[in-house]
Amino acid sequence: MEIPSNPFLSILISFLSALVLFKLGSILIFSKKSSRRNIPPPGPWQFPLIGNMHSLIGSVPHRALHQLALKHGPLMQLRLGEVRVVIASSAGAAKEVMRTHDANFASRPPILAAEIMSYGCTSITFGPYGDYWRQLRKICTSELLSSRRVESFRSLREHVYLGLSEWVASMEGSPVNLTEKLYSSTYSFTATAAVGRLTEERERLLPIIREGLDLAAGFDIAEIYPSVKVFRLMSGARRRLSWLHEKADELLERIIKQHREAVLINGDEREREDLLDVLLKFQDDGGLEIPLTNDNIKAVLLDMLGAGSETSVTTIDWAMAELMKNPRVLKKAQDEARAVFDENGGFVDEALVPQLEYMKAVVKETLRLHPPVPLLLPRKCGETCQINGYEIPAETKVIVNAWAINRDPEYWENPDCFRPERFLDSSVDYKGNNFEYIPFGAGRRICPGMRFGIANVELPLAMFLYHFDWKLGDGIKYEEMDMTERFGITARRKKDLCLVPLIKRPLSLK
Ligand code: HEM
Repeated sequence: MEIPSNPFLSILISFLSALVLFKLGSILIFSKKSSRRNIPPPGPWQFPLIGNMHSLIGSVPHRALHQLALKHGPLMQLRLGEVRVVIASSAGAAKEVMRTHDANFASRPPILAAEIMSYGCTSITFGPYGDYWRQLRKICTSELLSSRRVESFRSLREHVYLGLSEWVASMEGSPVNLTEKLYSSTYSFTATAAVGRLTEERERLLPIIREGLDLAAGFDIAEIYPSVKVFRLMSGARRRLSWLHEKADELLERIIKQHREAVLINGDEREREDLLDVLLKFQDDGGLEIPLTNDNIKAVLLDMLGAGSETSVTTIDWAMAELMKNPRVLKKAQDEARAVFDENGGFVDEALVPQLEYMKAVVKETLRLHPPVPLLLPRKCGETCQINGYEIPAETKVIVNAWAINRDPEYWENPDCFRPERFLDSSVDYKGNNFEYIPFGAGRRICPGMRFGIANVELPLAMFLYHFDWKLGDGIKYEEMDMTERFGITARRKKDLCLVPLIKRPLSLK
């Protein structure tokens, strides 16, 4: 190109070029800045209408999401129907959600089952983050599920699980369906702790709660396409949940009435306070900022009954299955239990359970490989925020894949191996400070029933280890055991655990 000889023209061209370059540069910088600010987390290609629904077919969700995260990264975005979902699958991403931005992710997204079963999301589990939830959570941690309260149920726990062990002993040499029996014993313990003695009402609640939990795990079409109002009317799950809620409400109302009448007849002197007694006292004392209604109390009771049994049974079931699959570990745990309780006259005393260090490591390892709530409970993004440089818009549903995190090879050697020894000399625990191990979640919404649940797992496990040797029924070899998981909010084993007990230490009463 010929350079113009006119100096004015040269200056003009230079000025215009500089202006164009400046403009281009600022457009580039601006667009880079703004795109970084608005960039969503990566994720798989989305089909029109269904989004990524198809990716979840054929496997349990925590495994399917783990496979996707291996391709798309630890913070990944999907669309399920119309709903945007962000999945955190690494300790780092989980820490961002449950510590750095904890308050912003402290609410739960709308869930049909919770809306209907939990009295319009007024339970501890599904209540929106705010003053009402904070009040309930405080009652829960300082009263309902405190260490003192857990300890107050010790003799009840011993009584219930001794009864279970007696039943197992009576079946010596024959295959027993341990899962089913554990379910009824654990429910019986939790229900007695929550609402007192066995009544017809209490027993009729169990199948209702189980079905409610099953329905809560499913994908309801109205939840996936919230803008299509007609789906709400068509939803079969909504009709079924409303029916279940009506039944549960009627039974709980009768249980509350029975409690009020019992206090009138017997005065306030009760042998052991159950959780309903505590809640009724809070209601009567009137010292609360937000008064508790009967519906609030019923929502909390459903929390305790629903969360209390299913999670503990799932843990014991997996622990026993892993022990059967790993005879070396089983023998070591049995030797430890027998050394401790032989010294105690053959009585499995809960006060001695802290001495079972190896068994405690077995429980931790079980919760690592098989967290009963593998995707924790979903969170909702309050205000638009940035995580790892990606934008998470307000209202996004956020899921933390605890199952994937607990098996991350970056933190765990041979992550798929059942090796309780890894916890023996380790300070890693499940209290929400080690984000590579979060079976109880973390942050403001961490499980408040941790102590209650662990006591409920350790005592029956100690009894099973101390009193019995176990064989697999029907000539099954331990290498052939089916360890498939079932679809649901809790990742229970698909098949019930059937084992043959052999008495090694007869049951003795204190
Ligand atoms: C092995 C036993 C248990 C496990 C593994 C477990 C696990 C969990 C998990 C993962 C969460 C969600 C935490 C989050 O969103 O970050 C949770 C919440 C909860 N759990 Fe547990 N849980 C167990 C036992 C119990 C028991 C025995 C109770 C009560 C009797 C209970 C009551 C609750 C409640 C009320 C919440 C909701 C907390 C909130 O949203 O503020 N859990 N649990």
